[in-house]
Amino acid sequence: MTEVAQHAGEQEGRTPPDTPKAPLRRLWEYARPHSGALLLGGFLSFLGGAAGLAQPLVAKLVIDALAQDQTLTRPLLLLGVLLLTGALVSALGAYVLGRTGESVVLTVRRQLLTRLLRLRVGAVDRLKPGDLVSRLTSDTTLLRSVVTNSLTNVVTGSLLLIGGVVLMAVMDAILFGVTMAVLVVVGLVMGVVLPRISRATVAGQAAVGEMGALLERLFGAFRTVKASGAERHEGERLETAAHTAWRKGVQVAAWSALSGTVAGFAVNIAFLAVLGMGGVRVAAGELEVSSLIAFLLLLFYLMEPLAMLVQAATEMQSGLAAVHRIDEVATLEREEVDAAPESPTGSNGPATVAFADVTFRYAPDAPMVHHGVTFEAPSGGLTALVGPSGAGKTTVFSLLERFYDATSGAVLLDGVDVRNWPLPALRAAIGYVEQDAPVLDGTLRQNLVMAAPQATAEEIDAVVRTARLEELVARLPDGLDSAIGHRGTTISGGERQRVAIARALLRRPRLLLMDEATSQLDAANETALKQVMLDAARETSVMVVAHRLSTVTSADRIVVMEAGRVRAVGTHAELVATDELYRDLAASQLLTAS
Ligand SMILES: Nc1ncnc2c1ncn2[C@@H]1O[C@H](COP(=O)(O)OP(=O)(O)OP(=O)(O)O)[C@@H](O)[C@H]1O
Repeated sequence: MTEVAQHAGEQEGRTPPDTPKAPLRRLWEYARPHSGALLLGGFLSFLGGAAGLAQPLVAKLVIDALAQDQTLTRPLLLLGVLLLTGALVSALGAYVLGRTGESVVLTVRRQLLTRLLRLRVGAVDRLKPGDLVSRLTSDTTLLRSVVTNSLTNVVTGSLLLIGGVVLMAVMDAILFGVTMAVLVVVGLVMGVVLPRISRATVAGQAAVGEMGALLERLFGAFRTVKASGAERHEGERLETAAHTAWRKGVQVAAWSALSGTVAGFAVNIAFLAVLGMGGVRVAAGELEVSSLIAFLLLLFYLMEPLAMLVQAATEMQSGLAAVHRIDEVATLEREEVDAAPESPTGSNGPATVAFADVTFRYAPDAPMVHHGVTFEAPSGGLTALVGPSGAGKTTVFSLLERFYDATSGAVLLDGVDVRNWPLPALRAAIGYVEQDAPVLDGTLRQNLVMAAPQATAEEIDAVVRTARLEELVARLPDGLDSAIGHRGTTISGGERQRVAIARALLRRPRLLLMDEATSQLDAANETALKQVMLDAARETSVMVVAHRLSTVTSADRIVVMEAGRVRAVGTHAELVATDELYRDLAASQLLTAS
């Protein structure tokens, strides 16, 4: 190990996951950057509501003026101004809150998108993409209604309710006592209902996520599903998930309806009780008629904040369930990509690779895949990795790219432990062509420049020539700007491989990793690919997981792997003479290795 590697301190490239937080606290974290606007919107809504609450008091003035034969102009004018200002202020408040709600959702979506892109490969291995999509779309949409309505409605509803209740207490203690008893009953019912709504929403959203995951599974292998006649079976699984989502949705609807009805019913009871009790007290001369009317009006106006509060509290449960699901993604382990992109060695030439007694398992409870892998690949030339299926060849590449970290031992690039490389610098030094050479939806040009957005036309032409893609470009109707279909379905397997190589080369890698396709390529494609690889090996270091005899015979050195260990290293001629496994693999054209 080099000095740099030995003296390197803390591991780069890994961000410890956020600790999961209580959904309400997390919701507040999302809302906090917008707290000014939320406060303004909430204040305006509150003012609007307060104007409504003041109406019974002004109505009392009107009644008193009538009773005392005084002029009605002032109280009526006051009532009109109150109505108009209340409506205007409420509308403005609703707009400010709605806008802020959208902004909060945008913040959450942006944060989630950045986090998703930075997730560690190991964390994504355990996730279902369809479920992730539903968390980003359906769950964040749920969050919007919570922030736009519930959060502020809970606050304004509570404030108005408290304000109204205080006014009632001031007006008449006995009638206030009757109202409070009814409100306590509402509170108790809500205490029972809300957790049920929360549980049903979590289960319902999980079922929607499951549907997304199943759809992604289905359309990811649509031809296989058709060819296997598996439509019915897949359809049944989707149907089950859809039905679960429906069942949970119905449960939420039932509990919400119950809570709304109880709240309405309770206010009606309070209304009747106050009317009865108040009537008796007016008859006994203990209460003025105007006070009773004002009290009843107050109760009537309190229905709105109470209904608001009940609805907001039930909606809040859905939102908090969504926050919980969003938080599950937000707290997954991420890569740190903000580190300085400079290479720790400052070298620009072809890179060296070394594995020093590397052991590795994909998960703490999974079996060991590498049992002390040790080999070195000097700067430049072609190094082939061969061995039976499952020997751990592709894993060598995953460890070099730092998709995962070695369990023990060290993986070194240019003599520096990959854990001590800033991730952007490490990945900029390496070009990786996966076995299935993924091509993304879009044009050929978009597929090439995704790895190097600043690439010039000359650089693109150069890699097109190196990857022997000129013929394809000439054949496509719009050349480089032709769409090549979802997953590159409109081009051949060999062409996909060469597009992937061209993309990797455009990054000017100091090390090119290539996982050879295991499927048979026609002779022309195979020769073209081999030539591309040899051309690249003249400029940079190339490591290839080889499944073809023609590749290994051209390699400068071959690393033979078996069951997570390096069995032998040498040239084709040396290994044919000394290694039995290699001889067998070579005899079977290495194709049995796939
Ligand atoms: N993401 C993963 N999670 C868990 N186990 C994995 C993962 N990827 C590979 N494995 C396991 O690790 C072992 C080595 O896999 P690897 O892909 O490195 O083998 P390989 O030599 O490249 O095989 P092949 O020639 O078939 O591609 C296999 O047993 C495989 O099942």
